[in-house]
Amino acid sequence: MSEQTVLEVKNLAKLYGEFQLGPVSMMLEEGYVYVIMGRNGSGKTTLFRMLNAIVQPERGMLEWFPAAAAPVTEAPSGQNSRPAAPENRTPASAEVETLREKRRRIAYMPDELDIPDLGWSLRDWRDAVFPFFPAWDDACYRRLVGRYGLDDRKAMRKSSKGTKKLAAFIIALSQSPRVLVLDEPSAGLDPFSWKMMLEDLSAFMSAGDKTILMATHIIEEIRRLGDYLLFLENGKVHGPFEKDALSESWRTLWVSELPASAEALPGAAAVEKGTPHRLVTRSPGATREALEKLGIAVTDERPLEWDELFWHVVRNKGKDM
Ligand SMILES: Nc1ncnc2c1ncn2[C@@H]1O[C@H](COP(=O)(O)OP(=O)(O)OP(=O)(O)O)[C@@H](O)[C@H]1O
Repeated sequence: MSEQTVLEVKNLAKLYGEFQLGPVSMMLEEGYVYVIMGRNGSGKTTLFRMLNAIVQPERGMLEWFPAAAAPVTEAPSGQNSRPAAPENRTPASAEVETLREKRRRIAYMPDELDIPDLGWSLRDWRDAVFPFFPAWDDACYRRLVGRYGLDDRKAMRKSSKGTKKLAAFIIALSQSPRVLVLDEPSAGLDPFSWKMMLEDLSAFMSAGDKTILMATHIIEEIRRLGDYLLFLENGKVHGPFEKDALSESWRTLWVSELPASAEALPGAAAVEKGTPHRLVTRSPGATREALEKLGIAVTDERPLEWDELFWHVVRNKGKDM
């Protein structure tokens, strides 16, 4: 664990009937964007809910900002808890206060927004939320409402999915968090809003002391934002893998002929016959060298697309990465 460790997770597990998430262990460092990829139902939302104290894990521990001053022995308390009255403070309540203080540095944008059916507008939502966040940035709130063209006085109940997502994004960024936890943040957005959201996320990261943990299925978001990738499959987490290193270590090679036992070539992960033949390798140097010895020329070479990489890493269960 370093000074810049933002989140430490050890053996975190949750059981829902037949489905088991975990045990998950991982460490996230400040200043990076961590992208979680996983198929539908692989457990991304469940993991995020545990990280945000909405769902209780069966076992394991998690700790946000573990290097911060006070000792922490339990999962963080809820985001909306009211600060304790000063006269009620005991050593235990001081610890709870530390947990609350840590929670205020994390903004969670869930996949499904559970907006109370109170006829609230975005402005009502803001009014309810900002007193809990001492670092609330109202200039940021107003700027984003204008930038995304929202009417923050309109009742949100009948708003589109995309509009609700934008509203949640504005609330999350206006908290001036150190960490953004985003569950499929751009689902339902139009291409213009999507482009602006990517710009805003890049701007958020530009100071160098912020961190994003996000789940997405969108390859372009992984390509543009991701520093590290985590792959979630059947409740198991593989990674984090440094994105560029991972991309470098896997390659597609095209060859005009295949040796008899192409699957046995060093690094070979998949072989597709065609014109030309296609070889997927997790060790491009070793595969090229072996082909060269056999007198087989590589006619083209390219990185794998992230979705194909995901498939291979999961099949390899994260080994040899
Ligand atoms: N409250 C719950 N009660 C029972 N089972 C649940 C509950 N929440 C999630 N599950 C189950 O846990 C598994 C993982 O669901 P989860 O929503 O975490 O997946 P996901 O990766 O976020 O999926 P998607 O990409 O479709 O959003 C699923 O089998 C789901 O049915």
